Amino acid sequence: MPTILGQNQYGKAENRVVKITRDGDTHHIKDLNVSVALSGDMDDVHYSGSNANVLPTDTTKNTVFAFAKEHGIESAEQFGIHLARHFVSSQEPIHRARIRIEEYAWERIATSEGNSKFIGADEVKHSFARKGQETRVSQITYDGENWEVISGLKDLTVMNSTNSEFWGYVKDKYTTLKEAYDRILATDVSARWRYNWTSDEQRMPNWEKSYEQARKHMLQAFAETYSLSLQQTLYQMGSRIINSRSEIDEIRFSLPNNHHFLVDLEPFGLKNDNEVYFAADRPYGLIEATVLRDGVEPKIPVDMTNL
Ligand SMILES: O=c1[nH]c(=O)c2[nH]c(=O)[nH]c2[nH]1
Repeated sequence: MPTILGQNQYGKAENRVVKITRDGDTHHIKDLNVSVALSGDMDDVHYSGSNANVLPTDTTKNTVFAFAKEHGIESAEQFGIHLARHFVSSQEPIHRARIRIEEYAWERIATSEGNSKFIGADEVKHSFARKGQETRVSQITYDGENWEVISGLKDLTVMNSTNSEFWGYVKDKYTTLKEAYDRILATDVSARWRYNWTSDEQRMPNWEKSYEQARKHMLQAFAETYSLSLQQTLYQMGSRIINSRSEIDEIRFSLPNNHHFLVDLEPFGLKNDNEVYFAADRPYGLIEATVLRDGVEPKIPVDMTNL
C-alpha cells in the first residue's frame, strides 16, 4: 500500500528555564516551561533519513537557554516571539515555528516583624513562594474519647535565589559534586503537624488561625535562614513553628531538593553570571525529618508526608 507523510512537526518540549535577574539585592524570577515545535521541508528526513534540513532538537533547547541570556525574559509572549522569529528566519527549511510556554508565577515571602528592620523591607528580596499550587491537608482520628488532629500542606513550592551554600561534605571516589557557595535553594514543602489538643472541646484550637500562622512562620523561617544545607533549613522551619505555636508539638517534613543547574553558555560565547538555570525535575535529593517539642513522643508516621 502506498503511503504518504501527513502533518509533522518536531522540536524539544518542556525546556525548564529559570532566569534570575539580580537588581542589586532585589532578585526577580522568570520561570518558564518552553516547548518548541518546528515544521517545514521535512519530507526527506521522514522518507529517506536525510538530516540535511534538520536543525537538531538539542539545538532548539540550547537556543531557549541562550536567548534567556541574550534577550532576557521580559514576558513569555515576547520571549516566544523572539524564538519563533529566530527559527523561521534563520533556517530556510523551517517555515513554521510554534512555541508553547507555561509560566509559573512566584510571589515574594513576607518578612517576620523582628526581621524586617534587619532586612530593611517587609519582603525578603530573594525568597519566593510559587503561586496557587499548594493543598492544605488534615487527618482527624477519634476513638470515642480522644482526638488526634494532624494538619499540614503539600506542594508549596518555595525558592531562595541566594543565601544558600553546600560544601564541606564527605567526598569518596564517586563524588563529583562541586562545592557551592551561592546556589539556588528550592523545594516543594510537604509538612504535617500534630496538635496537642486531645479532648477538652471547650479548648479546641482555632484551626483556621493556627494553619495560617504555622504556614507563615514556616515560610518566614525558610526565607530568613542563611542555609548551609536543606537539612538545616528544614530544622529551622520546624523549630520556628514549635516555638511560636503552643498548640503544635510535632512537625514532620518531606522536602525534595529541586536542583537548579547553571547552564553552560560558553559554547555560544555567552557568560552565565548566575542568571540562567536548568530546573531539573528528577532525580532530586529528598530530605525528611521530624522536629519535636522537647519531651514529646513522636506520633506522626514516617511515611505520612509522602501521601
Ligand atoms: O542541602 C543539601 N543537602 C544534601 O544532603 C545534599 N546532597 C547533595 O548532593 N546536595 C545537597 N544539598
